[in-house]
Amino acid sequence: MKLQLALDRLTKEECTDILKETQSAIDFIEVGTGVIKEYGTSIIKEMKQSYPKHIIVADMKTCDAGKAEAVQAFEAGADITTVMAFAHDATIRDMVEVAKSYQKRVMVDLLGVDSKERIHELKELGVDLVSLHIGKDMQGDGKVATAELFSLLEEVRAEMEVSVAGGINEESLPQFLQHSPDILIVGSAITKADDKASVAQKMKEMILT
Ligand SMILES: O=C(CO)[C@H](O)[C@H](O)COP(=O)(O)O
Repeated sequence: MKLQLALDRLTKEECTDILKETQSAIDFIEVGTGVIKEYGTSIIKEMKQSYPKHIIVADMKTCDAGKAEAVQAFEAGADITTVMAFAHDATIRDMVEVAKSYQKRVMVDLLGVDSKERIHELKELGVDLVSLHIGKDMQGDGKVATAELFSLLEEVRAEMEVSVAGGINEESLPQFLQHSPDILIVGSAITKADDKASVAQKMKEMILT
């Protein structure tokens, strides 16, 4: 299982400082949507130059113009770019094709999806990496029905890699680990912690044991 650190709602300087502290504990670096909106795709390029051995995820959250946005992300050095599951099939198909041509990957963000039918459609479009996502504005009291969340993918689990995101912290982590996701995405629990390095390290150890 891999640990992906989501860099959201942060300045470039904060991203740089946080990565210096946490880089040894994390596998994937997610350049958050807001960070890309603030600084443009040049920040993806800077992250890849600084951390060439890490997988760089550009959280583009594309919903249209898939070909152009996938090219933008991969040309900037992203290893993975994201697209929303509700995007048109053509958008997703184009992004999967572009990713293949760059030998990179597309992660489909399942925010708001509750139909297994859409999951099967994504599989037919060539999608092999999805993200179960409890949105920032949906996190409420932090209590998540993880069994219900993961059940969306029970019929395709053998064919798709699964990541999960949304308010995961040290306390709620064991609940998510029961479902053995391939990638665990953590943002604020690390980026807002006083001792970011030790929280990242602790979470890394928890997912490896
Ligand atoms: O995609 C995201 C927000 O849209 C974040 O990556 C995801 O929510 C993880 O961050 P946090 O742990 O702070 O919720």
